[in-house]
Amino acid sequence: MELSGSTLVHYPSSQPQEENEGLVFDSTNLLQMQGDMPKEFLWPSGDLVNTTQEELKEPLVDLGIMRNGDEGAIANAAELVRNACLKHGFFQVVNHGVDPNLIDAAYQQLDSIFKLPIARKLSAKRKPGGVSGYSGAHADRYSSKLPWKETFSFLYAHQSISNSQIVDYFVSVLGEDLHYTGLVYQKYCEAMKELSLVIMELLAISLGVDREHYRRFFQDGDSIMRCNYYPPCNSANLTLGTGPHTDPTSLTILHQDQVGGLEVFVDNKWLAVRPRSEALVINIGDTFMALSNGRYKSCLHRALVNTYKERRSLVYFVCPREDKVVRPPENLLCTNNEERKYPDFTWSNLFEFTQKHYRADVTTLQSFFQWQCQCSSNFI
Ligand SMILES: C=C1C[C@]23C[C@H]1CC[C@H]2[C@]1(C)CCC[C@@](C)(C(=O)O)[C@H]1[C@@H]3C(=O)O
Ligand SMILES: O=C(O)CCC(=O)C(=O)O
Ligand SMILES: [Fe+2]
Repeated sequence: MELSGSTLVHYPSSQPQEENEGLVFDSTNLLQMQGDMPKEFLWPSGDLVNTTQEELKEPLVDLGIMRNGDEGAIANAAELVRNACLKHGFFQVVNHGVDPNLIDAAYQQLDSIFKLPIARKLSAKRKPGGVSGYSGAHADRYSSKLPWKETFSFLYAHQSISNSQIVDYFVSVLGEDLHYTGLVYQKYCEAMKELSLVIMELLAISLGVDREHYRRFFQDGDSIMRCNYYPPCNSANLTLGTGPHTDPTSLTILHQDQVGGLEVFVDNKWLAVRPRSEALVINIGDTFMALSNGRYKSCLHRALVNTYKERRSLVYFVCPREDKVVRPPENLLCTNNEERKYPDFTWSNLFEFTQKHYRADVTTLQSFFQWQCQCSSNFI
């Protein structure tokens, strides 16, 4: 069943994209497109509004304190994180421990992926209902408000018995010549996982729950890694690289290049997140908002494109194991005698909702709960 407000267009998955009447977009023909932009890429003016040139005043949190055990400094960092997450759910971390050479290597491999011939990229095309693989403007999924971007996404199991899951994926879908690319992202995802568990500990401290609680919840998770490539666009003011949305996932660890374009909607204004090459942008997703019983905010954000320069971002979406039941820790509720804000759900069900039934946007979680009620009432 598909919900209104977001029409999914499924081209027959058995047919390669070029055999469908569907649109095929990649950075080469997106760039060659002169004159009027295809109507599929036009976004409503309400999504395009550019209220201010202001920047978000998110805290810069030095994560070195989590390694040197200075409990006073940890308490201070937890307070910075708490204030940001109560308001908009964004903060940046420095001294995060991820090798800058690994981040540079990840960008180099991102460029090599998107420079592949379109036929190679389409041979690794995302399959309907899944997240892994290549996507050109999501043109196989949606028929309007197409994002001006190409993406390449893949899963990363935190506790895989194999230490080559990412290498194996790259070689299987793109061939042996992408073996090194797989190695780089294998190392990148391992680093992201370790960092995510440190941040989970800081989030637990900031919420006053057992500091191991979220670490335990996510240690056997199945996260999503996504490479975003945003070509320059002649009509950049009429489209978006990524439309307004909250991340349905738990925690997002994003590195953006120096071009800029990530914006967060706070106090009725779109505020720019300043690119900092030495930092990683962290934001709360819908699932962690539920795990905090709604205290921490999963905030609306978007990515602009521009007329003069490509933009790239490396995005790691932290997710629990799919069958984990999402519910806030007991002591979060009983300390303030709080009512539950959201019903129990599994990440598997929310993930499937975003991949098969609904385009994640500004009301994903509410639409998901409505959908679950409708589904269950259909079976009564
Ligand atoms: C679970 C996910 C769905 C999306 C990738 C991850 C987390 C963010 C989601 C997304 C980026 C939100 C905006 C819409 C979307 C379709 C996109 O522009 O890519 C979303 C991703 C997706 O469904 O592929
Ligand atoms: O590329 C960016 O800066 C943001 C992308 C994003 O929000 C996403 O992929 O969920
Ligand atoms: Fe996002």
